[in-house]
Amino acid sequence: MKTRAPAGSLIELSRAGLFRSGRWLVQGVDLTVAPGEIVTLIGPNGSGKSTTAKMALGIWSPTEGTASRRPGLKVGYVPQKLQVDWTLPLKVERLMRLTQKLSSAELRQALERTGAAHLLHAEVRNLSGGELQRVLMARAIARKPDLLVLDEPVQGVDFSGEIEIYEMITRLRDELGCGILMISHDLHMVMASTDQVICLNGHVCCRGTPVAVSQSASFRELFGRRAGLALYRHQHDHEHLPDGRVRHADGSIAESCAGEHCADHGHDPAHDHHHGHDHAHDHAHDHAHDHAHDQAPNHGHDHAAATGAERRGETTHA
Ligand SMILES: Nc1ncnc2c1ncn2[C@@H]1O[C@H](COP(=O)(O)OP(=O)(O)OP(=O)(O)O)[C@@H](O)[C@H]1O
Repeated sequence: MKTRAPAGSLIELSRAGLFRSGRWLVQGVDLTVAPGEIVTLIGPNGSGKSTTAKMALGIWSPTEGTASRRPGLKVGYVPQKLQVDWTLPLKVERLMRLTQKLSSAELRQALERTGAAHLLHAEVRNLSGGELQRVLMARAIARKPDLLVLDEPVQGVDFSGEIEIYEMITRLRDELGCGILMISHDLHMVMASTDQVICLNGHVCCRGTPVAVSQSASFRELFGRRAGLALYRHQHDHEHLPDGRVRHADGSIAESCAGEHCADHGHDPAHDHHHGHDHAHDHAHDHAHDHAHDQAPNHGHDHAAATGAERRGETTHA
């Protein structure tokens, strides 16, 4: 397995797959994260997002394909869950320093960057979902990582808090110049500034580049704070069965994803997708449906947001 990422990128997976307990957890994943780039992994439960991130970070070695990282890569990680027993006294200041040495200036600056400076002396067990995310984010960025890995960054955060956290992620990327690998189990909205969205379903189902709508003055004027978000919606044309086989929309069963239904191919606008699930659940519709339609009034296929990538023909499906 090679360990050195190609020039310019922080991490790279090439046709990476992991075989565990008698089956492939994920296969054929190509992924790179460059400095200043935000890559988001989406997909249903068990689709291989965490497995992919673990291969990218070197926690697990791919069974097939390769994983590589830039030598000396500094990674900041925000875990999916942090459970603090309510009987355990733990102040934010101490949590920040649990696994890293920080000067007072580093500590303060990190909390300021995530809007959590006022929580320095707060008890972790008393924090709200949004406050905890900000503190965990501050902890991850305190040593100025080259790569920030965020696992479900808006879990336990309400809708307006979600928008603030997505905006904060973009800002941190801009200020620190780090690459960001973000994981979401059911991401119905993706920041317009996300450079690449990779949808997993045991393999790379499709990938796209949502346009940086926030750069468009007229769009911002029209949609205000919502301009920072784009709806990324599509459906899968097949389902992975617990025994590793694949059931297609027409009911046919295949041994693996290698067939024509699943083959990794470039996006063809004329390609007819008959998909079976939809990342845009009710929440997305409640809050972003109008936006998606206004944003892409004449958009005819499954991705609701009219992304620059799509206009450039960069979105690919598999
Ligand atoms: N160490 C392991 N050994 C065997 N199977 C595993 C192991 N870790 C994960 N799996 C299985 O691999 C599949 C992919 O898991 P993974 O955690 O990557 O999915 P995910 O997309 O991150 O899911 P979620 O959205 O639920 O967090 C799941 O079916 C899971 O049960």
